[in-house]
Amino acid sequence: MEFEGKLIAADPRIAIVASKFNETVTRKLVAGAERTLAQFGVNRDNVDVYWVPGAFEIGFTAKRVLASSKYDGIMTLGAVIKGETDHYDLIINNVTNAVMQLNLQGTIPLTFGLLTTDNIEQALQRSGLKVGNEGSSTAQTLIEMISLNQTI
Ligand SMILES: Nc1c(NC[C@H](O)[C@H](O)[C@H](O)CO)[nH]c(=O)[nH]c1=O
Ligand SMILES: CC(=O)[C@@H](O)COP(=O)(O)O
Repeated sequence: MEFEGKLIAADPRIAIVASKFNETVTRKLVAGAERTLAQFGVNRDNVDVYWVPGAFEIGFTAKRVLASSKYDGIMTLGAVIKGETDHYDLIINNVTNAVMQLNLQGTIPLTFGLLTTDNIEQALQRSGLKVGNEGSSTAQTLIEMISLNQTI
């Protein structure tokens, strides 16, 4: 399999940690990610999806998945949409931090595919309508990072 001229590891094992909150959106992100992984030739049997209740639960689950040593890369997917309180900022800041901490601590890459939008319409546009599919682009980034990781 090739990515920008470079071979990527045969049969990479990939975990997707996705949140069910705003599921109409996140199901599309997961579908987009799975489609892109398949287009790059990733074996469907080597892709596991871990569904968590909300974005806040992504950190714990990604930590456990990383510790399992079963994967070459981890993708995080979710949709956090602004409400009436400061809940949005607390969730986003902490999840972003958690994913980055795991990137710094481990030896496999994690990518960040959380939509952070003002409303559901913006989220839908970014999960397969006019503004692309964040799940697909995050999958492509993860493949690139797994490839890079093999060369280090
Ligand atoms: N408001 C959103 C949430 N909130 C839920 C939290 O992520 C968490 O599940 C709860 O606080 C229990 O620990 N989650 C999202 O993914 N998106 C949101 O817009
Ligand atoms: C768990 C909360 O604080 C929740 O009620 C947040 O509300 P909003 O999404 O409107 O900020």
